[in-house]
Amino acid sequence: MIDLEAVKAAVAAVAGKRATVRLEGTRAGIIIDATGLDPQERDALEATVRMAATQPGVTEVRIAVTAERSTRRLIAVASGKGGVGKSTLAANLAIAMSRAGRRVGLVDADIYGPSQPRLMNVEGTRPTAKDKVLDPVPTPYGVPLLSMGQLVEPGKAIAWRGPMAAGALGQLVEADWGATDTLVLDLPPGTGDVQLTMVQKYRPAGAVIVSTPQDLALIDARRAIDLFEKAGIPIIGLVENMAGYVCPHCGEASDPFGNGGAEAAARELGIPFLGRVPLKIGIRTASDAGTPPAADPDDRIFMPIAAQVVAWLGKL
Ligand SMILES: Nc1ncnc2c1ncn2[C@@H]1O[C@H](COP(=O)(O)OP(=O)(O)OP(=O)(O)O)[C@@H](O)[C@H]1O
Repeated sequence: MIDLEAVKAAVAAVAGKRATVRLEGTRAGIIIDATGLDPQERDALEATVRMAATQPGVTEVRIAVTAERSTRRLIAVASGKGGVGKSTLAANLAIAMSRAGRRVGLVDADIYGPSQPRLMNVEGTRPTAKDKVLDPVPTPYGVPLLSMGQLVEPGKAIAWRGPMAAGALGQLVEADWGATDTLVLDLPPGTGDVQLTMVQKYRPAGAVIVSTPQDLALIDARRAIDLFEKAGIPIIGLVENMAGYVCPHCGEASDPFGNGGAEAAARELGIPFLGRVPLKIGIRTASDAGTPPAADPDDRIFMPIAAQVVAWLGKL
């Protein structure tokens, strides 16, 4: 008598959710999803699955390997100016989308101040490369990362011009992302040539624009929207960051920069409003400590925003 559960457990231990197991008499039939694996990885996985499935009583192991065509989507996170929380949103959006079931990677293309290694708690790490193809760095949050900051000497300023920056970004985007189906791209702030080149060259599926409630930032957000529209990239929606201040002592929310400006602006511009992220000291301290709030199972701020982006992707 073959113990189907034992066969399933042994296969799951080496292949995770990539393999499904059926028994036909004493034969084990296994389907492996090899999406995103290169040929060597696929062969290695097939061999280990075959060994794992060879349990007492199993007379034959039949393996079928399938792979979806890779349709990796790039989501650009952009802002018209610096300091509005674009990197914070990109990190948390990536984590929240991963928690919502996408296989997400994070590309930090912010040449002026790459901050993702710190936010994702992998500061000081450098990616390895195989045949000049970079291997993304794993992070504690299940979202592998590649950052412009990992390509230069620590502490050195990056003074790249457009073509160089776009070339370096190519290395990050065209890295060995394996089974990753979604790449969140943290773009440099602003709407200059560097951004336009990046957008035109790597054609994100859509863009999320981050803005603060101040009028000035919204003017900048309009410029960012314009950049994507010029390049024919759809806008997924606008996120308002630092919206309302939550007092760390009494928990009371107030609106030092006014209320509802971003939502009204989104309506006026005919783009979806994805939600607001409050100005909260806890968000800054968590970011500085490399523990993004979206990784907290109780997160109610970033998950609803991520759910809308995941739903948007699902319709493509
Ligand atoms: N909602 C928030 N509440 C509190 N602090 C925040 C919030 N959003 C961002 N911050 C803090 O504001 C600072 C700037 O945020 P962040 O680096 O994400 O902005 P950015 O737009 O990516 O800036 P840059 O132009 O430097 O790339 C960081 O210290 C961050 O922790």
